[in-house]
Amino acid sequence: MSPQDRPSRTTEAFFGRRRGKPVRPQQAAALESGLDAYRLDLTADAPSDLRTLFETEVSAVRLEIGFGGGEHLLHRAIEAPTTGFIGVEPFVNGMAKMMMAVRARPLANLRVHDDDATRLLDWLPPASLGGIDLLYPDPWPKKKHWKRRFVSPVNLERFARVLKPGAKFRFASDIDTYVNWTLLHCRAHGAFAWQAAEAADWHRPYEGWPGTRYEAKAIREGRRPAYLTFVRK
Ligand SMILES: C[S@@+](CC[C@H](N)C(=O)[O-])C[C@H]1O[C@@H](n2cnc3c(N)ncnc32)[C@H](O)[C@@H]1O
Repeated sequence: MSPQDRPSRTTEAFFGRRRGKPVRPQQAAALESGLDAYRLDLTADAPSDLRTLFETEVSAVRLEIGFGGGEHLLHRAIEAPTTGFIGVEPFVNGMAKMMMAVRARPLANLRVHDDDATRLLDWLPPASLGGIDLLYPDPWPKKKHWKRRFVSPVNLERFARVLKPGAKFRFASDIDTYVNWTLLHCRAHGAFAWQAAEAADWHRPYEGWPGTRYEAKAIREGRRPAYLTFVRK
């Protein structure tokens, strides 16, 4: 897709909260220095090879959208030091938590974006990512709000543009209507093949899965997570 064909920013809005509790002074300091070190500059053109964004040599680049407090992102970045990770989280308190963690344990294979993920997706070069994780996106359970969900035809087109052929899009949710919604939208889009050999695959966590904060809450409240994996054709 050429830049002029990309979905227009004027047609969409960010619906989530940006702030919760006040950020404590120590977190504010970590946020400021962390964003200086890890934040991507979207005012400059994206490099044609995303691997050059990282301080260390990486063989592939993966994206996590809406990382919350960063527990999963941190786990994956530590587990795979030769993979570059871009994490996106517009919620200030979540980003502050992540920046506290990387202050204690710096990561040369991490970069972040603290705004709407659609901006980052439109900045990335085509076929540049080795994977996208969308883990427990805001569920918008009421039918009148379904159109606010991150999975949509326009965002799947963004995913299809930036994923390399064979790369995975992983989607986890505890909200049945969102799981069905995602299956239907991916099927309708046509660029994604759902990878589930048998019904049980749907409820089997991903390899090395550390869980997420939101997932723990969902399980405590009696909801059953689903883990979908789609492959970019
Ligand atoms: C329900 S929380 C889940 C957080 C985390 N993935 C977890 O499982 O604990 C959804 C997160 O997505 C973020 N989010 C919502 N809309 C977003 C957008 N357009 N771009 C990036 N992140 C977004 C929210 O700020 C929130 O932190």
